[in-house]
Amino acid sequence: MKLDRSEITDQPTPSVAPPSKLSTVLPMSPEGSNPPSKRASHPPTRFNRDLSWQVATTLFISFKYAATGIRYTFQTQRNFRIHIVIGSVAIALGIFLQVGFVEISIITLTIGAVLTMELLNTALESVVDLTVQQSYHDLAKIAKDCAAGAVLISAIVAIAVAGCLLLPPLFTWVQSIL
Ligand SMILES: Nc1ncnc2c1ncn2[C@@H]1O[C@H](COP(=O)(O)OP(=O)(O)OP(=O)(O)O)[C@@H](O)[C@H]1O
Repeated sequence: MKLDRSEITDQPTPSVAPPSKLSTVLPMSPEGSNPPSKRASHPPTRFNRDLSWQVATTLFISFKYAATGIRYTFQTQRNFRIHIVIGSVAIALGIFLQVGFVEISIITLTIGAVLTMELLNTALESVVDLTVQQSYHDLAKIAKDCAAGAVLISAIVAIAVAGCLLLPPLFTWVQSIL
């Protein structure tokens, strides 16, 4: 399920950056917003933020936008919620089994990597959809498939690491209560 952007933020849905802003960075063709040449040189780095519709002015506002992105991913991505549940269970199991701080840290790192990949996957999906909308494109497929593959690999690694660190003490504990 995809949420409309206006449902998760109090900001109005932006349309496009004002032409005057874009024109300071990209050379415009007289007819519209397309650069006159595909080989137009890239804008100087110091102008790059001018392309943004809005820039966070304070650290607190940056955190607020980051939280909005995490909330959006949580609300729209079932896999993200599954990863959080499984990750929480793994950390709780590690604490219960008293596997040690290093082991808990490693498990937490791998779970963090999976959640980070899921956030990046969601960001990339949004950019692809923004670019090609509902039309098919081979490059859109490659981008989405590769991002999904990155999530899958990180999840497999996290499961393998958690298995290596948690299963031996879990077997020991089960044997101790039998
Ligand atoms: N515009 C497109 N052009 C070509 N293929 C697309 C396009 N949009 C989606 N696809 C294909 O459909 C698949 C599913 O697309 P979707 O946007 O649901 O990504 P997803 O990674 O499966 O999503 P989620 O992470 O929400 O499960 C993509 O992996 C890709 O192969």
